[in-house]
Amino acid sequence: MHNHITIRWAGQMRPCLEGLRTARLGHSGLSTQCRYRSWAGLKAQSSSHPSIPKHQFSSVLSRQNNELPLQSSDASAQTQKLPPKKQGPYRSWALFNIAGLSAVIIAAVVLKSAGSGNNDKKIINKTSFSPFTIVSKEQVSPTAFILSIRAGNDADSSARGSAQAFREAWDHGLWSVEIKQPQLQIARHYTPLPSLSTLGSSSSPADGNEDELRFLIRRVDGGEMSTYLSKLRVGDAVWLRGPHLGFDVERRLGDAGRRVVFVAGGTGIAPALQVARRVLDVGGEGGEAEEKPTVSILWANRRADDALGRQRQAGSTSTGNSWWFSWWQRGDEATSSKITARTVAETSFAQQIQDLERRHPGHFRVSYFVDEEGSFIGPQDLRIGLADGQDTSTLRELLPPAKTCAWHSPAALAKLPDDDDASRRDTECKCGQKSTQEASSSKVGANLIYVSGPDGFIEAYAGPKRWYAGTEMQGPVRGVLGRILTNGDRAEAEGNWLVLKL
Ligand SMILES: Cc1cc2nc3c(=O)[nH]c(=O)nc-3n(C[C@H](O)[C@H](O)[C@H](O)COP(=O)(O)OP(=O)(O)OC[C@H]3O[C@@H](n4cnc5c(N)ncnc54)[C@H](O)[C@@H]3O)c2cc1C
Repeated sequence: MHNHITIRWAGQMRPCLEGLRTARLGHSGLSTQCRYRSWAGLKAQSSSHPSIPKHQFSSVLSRQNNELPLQSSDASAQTQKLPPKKQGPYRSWALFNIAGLSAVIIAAVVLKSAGSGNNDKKIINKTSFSPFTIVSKEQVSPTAFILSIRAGNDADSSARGSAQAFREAWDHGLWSVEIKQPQLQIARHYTPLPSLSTLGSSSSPADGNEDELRFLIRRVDGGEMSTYLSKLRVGDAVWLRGPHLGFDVERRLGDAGRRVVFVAGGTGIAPALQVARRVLDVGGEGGEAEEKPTVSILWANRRADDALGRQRQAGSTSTGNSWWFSWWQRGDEATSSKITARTVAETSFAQQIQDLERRHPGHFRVSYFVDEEGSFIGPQDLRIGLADGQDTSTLRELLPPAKTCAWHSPAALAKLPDDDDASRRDTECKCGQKSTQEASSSKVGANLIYVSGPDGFIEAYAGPKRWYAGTEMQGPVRGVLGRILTNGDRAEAEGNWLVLKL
């Protein structure tokens, strides 16, 4: 989950927004060097391509004004050079009016197009950054906070436009946006958390403020962007670009996929909640409860304070407030009274996890692993996670996919250049084409394992992504999961698991 834009500055060059626009950061360690153009360069370009050559323009004028046919009775009429004709007051007045009118029309057209351009830019889009405002900031651990931002007020057309873009992204399921640091001109991806509007209700999310986004962000030591974001206050502006759509969870599960396992490190939990929302709240609507897929999250954090939503052991005397909370609260009174914080157990993020567990019993589970407590996600934990306490023989029910199926074949997935499944919407699933008998009698699909976290975390569990001809591919599955899934004796190896690296 690492990305990087490098902007190089030279002489009096302006920050290169164009480079930022064209750079698709992707979910990778891609480092994009900005292409820039100086204002001087632009000037030189325009003056070297005048629309009407100057010499032609002046000769046309001189012909009109100075060379007139002779107005005489002389039969041998000929042209001769005359002194410039004096213009009467009426003609000057008419010319003056025409010029004035033209100026007004041109100004109106320019203003109108500038106005609509500005409005368009305010609506979130993939090419330019649009302004949003921070509406709340909640510290949830010593290093992590939840930032909520909004596009504008409801009457604002830009807010409605952004809300529409977000609705489509939520409908897709897995997505992110880029946020930029305006001074350094760098941008990083962040994953919106599902809305809190469903807390305590069993209905599917009909998001309250649809132009509002929430992010779980961790301040990384020495991290340019996360440190910048951690210093922002309620009311400050942030600049967003996107949405960038990711893997299509519904399509990859198909009719037959029944399990989603998330191996998440730190803030890598955010996409897990997006997928849980898509699969359980939206996809599960109206279906039989037992037909709903299970979403099992194995969540690793370095510190206990970051294991949000973990239930305290029975008999624990802890109030849920750790040392950092009282320390942070004291500091906060002095700095910003607008940041809201509750106990560790009461953070909105913890409540969101507990709410999912309550609403989807047996279908949503988070298992916590904390480095400082000596618990790490090991091969055995992964096997249990893949089985999710159920009979592993059900995994064998899935049809093996066609080797070339872009949606369900691990071999095809390894060669995919990015995770934007929306861009391959028209690609057909080839699994059903293997044999008409199989196709008519069986459902097709895959069980999904997402691995989401910093680059090192992804490499350890699923192997690195691969670069080929300047493009980053998913690459084959290696690491701990590679070893488990290639062990042909085990049911999980036959369960048609697709490993998706985020
Ligand atoms: C699709 C996508 C979605 C993302 N969603 C989120 C999100 O919802 N919340 C969130 O907080 N981050 C998210 N990230 C990560 C985010 O984009 C940044 O990489 C992160 O905030 C660090 O950026 P930075 O500029 O502060 O650090 P940098 O200046 O880029 O890095 C500073 C140092 O920290 C290391 N580092 C970078 N990221 C991490 C990390 N996560 N853990 C440990 N060390 C790290 C780097 O290797 C480097 O040594 C996402 C990334 C991707 C690709």
